[in-house]
Amino acid sequence: MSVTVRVPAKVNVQLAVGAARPDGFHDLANVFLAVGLYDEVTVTPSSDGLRVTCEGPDAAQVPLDRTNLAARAAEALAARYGRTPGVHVHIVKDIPVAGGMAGGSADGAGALLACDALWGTNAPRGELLEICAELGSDVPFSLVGGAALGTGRGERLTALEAGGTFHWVFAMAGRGLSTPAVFREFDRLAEGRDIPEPVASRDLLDALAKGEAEALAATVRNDLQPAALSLFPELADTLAAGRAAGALTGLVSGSGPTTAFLTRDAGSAERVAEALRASGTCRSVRVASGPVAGATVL
Ligand SMILES: C[C@](O)(CO)[C@H](O)COP(=O)(O)OP(=O)(O)OC[C@H]1O[C@@H](n2ccc(N)nc2=O)[C@H](O)[C@@H]1O
Ligand SMILES: Nc1ncnc2c1ncn2[C@@H]1O[C@H](COP(=O)(O)OP(=O)(O)OP(=O)(O)O)[C@@H](O)[C@H]1O
Repeated sequence: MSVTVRVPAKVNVQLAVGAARPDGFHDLANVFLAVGLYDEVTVTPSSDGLRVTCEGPDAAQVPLDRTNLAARAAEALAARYGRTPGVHVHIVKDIPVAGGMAGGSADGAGALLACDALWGTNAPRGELLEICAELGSDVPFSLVGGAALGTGRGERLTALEAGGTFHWVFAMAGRGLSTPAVFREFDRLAEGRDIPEPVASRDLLDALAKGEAEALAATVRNDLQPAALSLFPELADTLAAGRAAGALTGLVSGSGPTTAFLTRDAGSAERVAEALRASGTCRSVRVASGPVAGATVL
């Protein structure tokens, strides 16, 4: 017997970042949108204890030891329910690794939901969300999906209304960026400046609620973008290529280095994707739309 869970990637349509807190994290106003690029996590009972395997184009970059977020999720659920995590976790990875699209977080949320179903623990939703928040700031959103505002370090979620489907193009970069390194660069660039409290933009939330791509494009904002560009200057060429190809806007996704382009409709997304592939400014290109549902048992 085994259980498979499908989990989407995310793009941050607004990422407002406050000053560093005493615990090293940053308070955020993080407007998440789940998009249709998915990892699949399958759990099967195993007599040799906890084991992780991974397949997919980026599989070689995924750690298979206890640092894998899927392994940590299985251990965390087992610990709460006094079980041993005797499970084989297999990840079919389609979300870019270290790309700012919450791929590791998706696998953490997926493994948690899959083990909950496999073991019949039936943990209440609130408890699953608590475990997610312990695993990482983005993990709760991977569980719930859709569109949501994350506050605190991004783990406290309020569901948001999205009045339509948004069509995106994602350009994957030739190397990854480390999330802590990008936050450290944000701090370095912010030195000597007053950092305002992060707040969600009313205009952005309205555009999202109305499903209006042009209005959303006019309001998207990522405060980590200057830090990501500082560590990875070539991303400016990718952003320029996507905008020149007719995207409504382009921005760095989360801590990067994936760049995300919002387009008018599905046809426009295909044209922007083709132009980005031909531009030679990125490793690969994918089209995906959202919002989509969060972690789902198949
Ligand atoms: C950039 C985003 O992806 C936007 O959604 C998230 O804020 C990052 O979420 P994540 O990868 O789940 O991050 P975590 O695993 O919680 O934290 C990794 C590291 O990122 C930094 N970090 C993360 C979240 C946050 N609100 N402030 C931070 O400063 C910290 O250095 C932390 O040690
Ligand atoms: N299941 C996993 N899949 C991918 N990376 C993982 C996983 N578990 C742990 N990691 C580690 O986490 C690092 C970041 O990977 P991940 O793909 O989650 O980055 P990300 O998409 O930039 O994350 P975020 O958008 O949440 O900041 C990897 O370099 C890897 O060492």
